[in-house]
Amino acid sequence: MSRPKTDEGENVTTTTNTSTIRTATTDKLLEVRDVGHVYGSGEKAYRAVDHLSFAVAPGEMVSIVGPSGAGKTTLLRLLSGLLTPSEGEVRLEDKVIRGVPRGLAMVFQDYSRSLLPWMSVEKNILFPLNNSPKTAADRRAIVAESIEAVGLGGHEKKYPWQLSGGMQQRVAIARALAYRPRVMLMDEPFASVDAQTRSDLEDLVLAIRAAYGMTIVSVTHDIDESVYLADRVLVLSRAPARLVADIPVELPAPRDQIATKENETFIHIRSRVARLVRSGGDPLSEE
Ligand SMILES: Nc1ncnc2c1ncn2[C@@H]1O[C@H](COP(=O)(O)OP(=O)(O)OP(=O)(O)O)[C@@H](O)[C@H]1O
Repeated sequence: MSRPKTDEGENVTTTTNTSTIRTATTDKLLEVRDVGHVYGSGEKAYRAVDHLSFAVAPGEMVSIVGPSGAGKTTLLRLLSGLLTPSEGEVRLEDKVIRGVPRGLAMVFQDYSRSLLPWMSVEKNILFPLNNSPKTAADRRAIVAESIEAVGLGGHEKKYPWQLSGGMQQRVAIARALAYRPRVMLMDEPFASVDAQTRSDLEDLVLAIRAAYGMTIVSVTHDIDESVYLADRVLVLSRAPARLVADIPVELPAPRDQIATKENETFIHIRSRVARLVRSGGDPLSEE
């Protein structure tokens, strides 16, 4: 759901009554301000992230790519509040994140460890909701809706070990969705499933995003996926991670696994991202 921009560089949102609301391009739901991170101290100090700044607007889908070991997971941990940056700050809705804030949900690569094996599909989704929404009936309704949204209707009473890997990752996505997060963070979410399931899950994320207007930040090693899913691809350098490119992806919606990947713009962006990642983020690779 990238917003069209005016010549003046403003984002434009059109409301249902045809009036137009103009918001500045500084429409920041999540903001990374000059963030650096160093693991350890003294001689063992290791700088994983360096002077990183970017923002994510409401409803945007942003992919983050970079060479292996660049610091992508570190960045996601900083965004989620699991790690406190050594320098700079991360803001969600203009509030500095200290610890894991309400309003963020994470989907991890390893679904087998993120689901509770002794709980059914519906209980896995219900459990983290605690008392929000307030009534049990509302919580049950939101769980049922989320299960339908990920295409798992009829599997509510099953246990994770009775489901395929792709279905388990659908449960993890439903759990994040039920929470109605302000931002969904995904760390290599489809790296552990086969190619066909991966494509299906990518399309599921696009469908959910279209239906719920979700803001999503996804870290991936898969360059095709980074471009296919996103409104913007952020490319990180070799460690310590710096931002080397912020590439808008202007491709028609809805995206399609075959037609989108045949599109010349897609091919061009994918090649550009691949060159940057292979070179470790050397801008000269673009020449
Ligand atoms: N807890 C830690 N203590 C010390 N160093 C760490 C820690 N976690 C990560 N690192 C180091 O920080 C660097 C970045 O790691 P990170 O896992 O963020 O990279 P990544 O881009 O996600 O890697 P990959 O592409 O392999 O998934 C690596 O050199 C890693 O060894």
